[in-house]
Amino acid sequence: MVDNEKSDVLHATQLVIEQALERLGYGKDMIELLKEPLRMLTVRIPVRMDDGSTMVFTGFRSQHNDAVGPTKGGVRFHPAVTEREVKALSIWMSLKCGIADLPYGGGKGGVICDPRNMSFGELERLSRGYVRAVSQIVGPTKDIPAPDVMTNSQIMAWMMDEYSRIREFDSPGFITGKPIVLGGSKGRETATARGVVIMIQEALRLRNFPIKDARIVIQGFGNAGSYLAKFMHEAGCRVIAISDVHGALYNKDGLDIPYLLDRRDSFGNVTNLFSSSMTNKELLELECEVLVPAAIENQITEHNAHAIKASIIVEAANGPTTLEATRMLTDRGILLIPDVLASAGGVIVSYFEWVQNNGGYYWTEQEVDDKLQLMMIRGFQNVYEIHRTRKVDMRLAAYMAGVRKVAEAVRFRGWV
Ligand SMILES: NC(=O)C1=CN([C@@H]2O[C@H](COP(=O)(O)OP(=O)(O)OC[C@H]3O[C@@H](n4cnc5c(N)ncnc54)[C@H](O)[C@@H]3O)[C@@H](O)[C@H]2O)C=CC1
Ligand SMILES: O=C(O)CCC(=O)C(=O)O
Repeated sequence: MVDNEKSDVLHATQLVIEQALERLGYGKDMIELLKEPLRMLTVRIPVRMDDGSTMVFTGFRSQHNDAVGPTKGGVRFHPAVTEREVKALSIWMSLKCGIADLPYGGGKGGVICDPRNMSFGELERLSRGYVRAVSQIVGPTKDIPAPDVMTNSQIMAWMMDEYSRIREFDSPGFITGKPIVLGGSKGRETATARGVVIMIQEALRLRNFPIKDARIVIQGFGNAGSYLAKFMHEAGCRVIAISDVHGALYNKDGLDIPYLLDRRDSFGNVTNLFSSSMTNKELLELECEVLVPAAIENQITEHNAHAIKASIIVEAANGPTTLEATRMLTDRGILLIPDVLASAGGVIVSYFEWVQNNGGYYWTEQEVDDKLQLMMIRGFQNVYEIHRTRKVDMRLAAYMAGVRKVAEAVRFRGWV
């Protein structure tokens, strides 16, 4: 296998989907159906830029499988988005929804762009253009978008507004992660990080390690990473290192997280304000109890897995660890809580938002957090039990837990 094939997230996902379905007793027909999305729409989005020129952006919406229910998943704005990545991300959404037992299949979207170099007006026109381009295949009962890398509640608001214009009625349940005044759910902004905190607590409990003594290292200081740093700091842990795309900050006694949160920008950049104390590569190799990759894919690979010193890795990011690295870490006894379980908090509270939009009745933040806690712990116990009884690594266990519901729904519908 060549190196870029190893880091091809779709290829890696397909390998584990195949293993999971085989272990569950399904045959080639089911594997053939579930290893690719049912639908993949590629769109071209012309956007009038502030200087009067027009730029044409490429976007995607992938719908992995809708046997269980409407598809669900975020939209990513990033220069490195690819069709294969979006396909893999949509498969991972099916697995997350399966593990959390949500009535959804997986979907995901992406646009190749760099919001850091775009004005507010250009971003609004791109967000609206994306919705116009995919409007035929999305909707509150078809496919429900949400935020992901470099998209946020403002972008969700523009997208909802555009969709409401196209469909000529107010459609709050078309998208989640909205501002609260537009029907957003309390607790959605912090949900991914809250879910990760619950996974860290469960993992430390398994390892009999007191949470207050834990040293935490977090790669990425955006929505997932920064709230996680805040919550772990508030829980009394030492967050000894954080990073963003520019570099990493380290202090063995614990960083001043409230100060860093105050200085970060809306894209999760903060280290550029300081002389970075280390690189992202060095951060991953720090001695600590819990390492949380919360940025992008393929950060822990066969090239650095041997150097990881954390005893627990909790994947807040989608796809941060390659399959070979998963094997190496598992062999070394490192407890890995895989992305499709660890980062499910976001979609769980998105589901709560959709339920609240459909019912027109809104919950308190405490209600949201309590329900999230129950679902995350149930997911963890289910995956851990499969890992223990079937003697498979945590990633394969999570895939088995996640794909089972989709496969059963496909069977009942008679598709395979
Ligand atoms: N926002 C959400 O609700 C959810 C996010 N996730 C996943 O969590 C990860 C992070 O997402 P968000 O926090 O929403 O994104 P974000 O756009 O808010 O923040 C991303 C952070 O990662 C940093 N980063 C980017 N490239 C990097 C690199 N090469 N090295 C180190 N840091 C880098 C950025 O500087 C920023 O601090 C992604 O994998 C995303 O798919 C998963 C579930 C839900
Ligand atoms: O909130 C959602 O619906 C999806 C979140 C997401 O894109 C993810 O978990 O990767």
